[in-house]
Amino acid sequence: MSKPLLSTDPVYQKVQQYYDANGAKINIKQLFESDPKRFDKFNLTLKTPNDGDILLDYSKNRITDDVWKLLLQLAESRGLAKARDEMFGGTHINITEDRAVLHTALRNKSGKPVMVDGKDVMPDVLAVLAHMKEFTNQVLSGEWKGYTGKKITDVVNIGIGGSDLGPLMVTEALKPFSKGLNMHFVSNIDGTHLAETLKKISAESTLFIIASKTFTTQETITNATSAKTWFLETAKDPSAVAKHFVALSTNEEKATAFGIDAKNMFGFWDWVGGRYSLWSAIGLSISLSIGFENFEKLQEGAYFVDQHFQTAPLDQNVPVILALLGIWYSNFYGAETTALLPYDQYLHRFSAYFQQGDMESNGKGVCKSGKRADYQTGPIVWGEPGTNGQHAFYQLIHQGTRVIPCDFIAPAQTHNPIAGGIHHKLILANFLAQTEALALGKTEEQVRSELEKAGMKGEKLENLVPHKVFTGNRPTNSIVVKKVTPFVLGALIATYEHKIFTQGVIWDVNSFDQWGVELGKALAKAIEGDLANNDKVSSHDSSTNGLINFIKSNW
Ligand SMILES: O=P(O)(O)OC[C@H]1O[C@H](O)[C@H](O)[C@@H](O)[C@@H]1O
Repeated sequence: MSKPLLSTDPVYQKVQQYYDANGAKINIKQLFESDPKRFDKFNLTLKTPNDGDILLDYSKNRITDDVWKLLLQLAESRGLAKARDEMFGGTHINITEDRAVLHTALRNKSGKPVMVDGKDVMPDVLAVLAHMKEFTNQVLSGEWKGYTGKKITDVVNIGIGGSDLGPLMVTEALKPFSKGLNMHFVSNIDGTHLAETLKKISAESTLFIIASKTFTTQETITNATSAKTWFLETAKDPSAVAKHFVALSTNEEKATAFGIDAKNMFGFWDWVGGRYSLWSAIGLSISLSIGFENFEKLQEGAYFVDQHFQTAPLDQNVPVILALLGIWYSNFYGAETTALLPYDQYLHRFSAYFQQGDMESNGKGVCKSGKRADYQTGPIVWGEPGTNGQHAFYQLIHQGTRVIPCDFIAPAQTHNPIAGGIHHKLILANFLAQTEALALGKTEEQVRSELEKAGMKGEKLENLVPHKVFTGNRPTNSIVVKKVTPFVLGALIATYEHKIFTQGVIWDVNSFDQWGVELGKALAKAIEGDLANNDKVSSHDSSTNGLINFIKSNW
């Protein structure tokens, strides 16, 4: 039975009425003034078994008890608990591709079966993990040798989208756990990406990982083919390829056709979405970078949050809380974007990773029912690590005309306490100051008195005052972890995955297909033909013709 449009849901309408009557009046500063214990009410701690607590402070939001009650009711009215159980239970919730969605099975540490279409998938999942472990240990110990007998020193992951962003983000985030291999990632079809990487490596000691769920992605196949050609220019002997190329894919046939030995393939399944695949064989580069044990810890962290998401009441459920806050701002306050701002240099690709995770999942204008959504769905996700962002785009977050809900993520401890820990103290001070400034702002009176104290007066003072006012009331969440470890990172990633899932359920979009990337791919194929010669083109619209013809007259 298809779900009614969100906008027709009586609870949604109640939230709308509440917003219309009160939304403009809700002020974070006043909420803190009227309730000195507000933090106690709107924070939640997850106690990990060995990696410290994870704190979510969501008190600096435009929410009251009434708003919160209504939003929780909305989650219930949209059938969140049932939808969640269907996902974990292997129902084909990806309806347009008729597939189950089971990245959670990849990190299922319960020892219990996970059934898809009547079959327990766990034996296959565990077999691939065992293969990854064996291979990782062989490479890291030096037992796996290149064609001239040298140890592997460099790994090049060739993949794009979900077959690149996750492994890249995680290997960067967990660099302190590196076992010593040099990791490289080639994704862009632009030959520069591969060419620049090839300059840094030697064929004799490099392992190429061809990561592609479908093994048909143009960028990856083109980069992999060029990498193989480059490799064979040195190695000469095609049998050497087996020592230097492995494939991660659901498409064994195509990987074999590419020339990868069956024993050098690591499989996964169509119920693993590309942007949710770092837990699968796609995580091989992660495992090689940080060791299989740490890869398992990453999975355990995600499993920890899977259990939390499945069992915690909605009002105590971190992914649900984050999701509902996002809905509040997107659908009622008209926020168009949301920023992910990690105050940790190692997490510098975190927002890029969740740009795909969120925007490819919930960037849909049509509901599962087939009806067009007459409300906002997935937000634009963006961000850079602190404090770099502060010196670039925070101006707009503080004083611009838009509401930009921000998630700040910070570790209490750093992996690099250099200079007596001063750097870390400063980054933490900046994180804390930003959320405080965004919430509380700076009033006209404060600005005026500051300027007066500095000796300014008259027209000059009056002209300057409005420019120095901070309206405040800008919502933020703060997630503070003890330290970014594999377990903690796994937990953070799963938290955002389930946040995205929850929002998809409320909006009733299929968070697990990505038809929106297809049209451009198909047109690129057609245009590839147009670029095969120097003839003038007139078969497209005049803009596309003009661009093609300009390129042709300049190449
Ligand atoms: O892993 P692959 O099959 O090569 O796919 C790589 C990427 O390409 C596609 O365009 C999809 O939009 C992504 O979801 C996917 O992650």
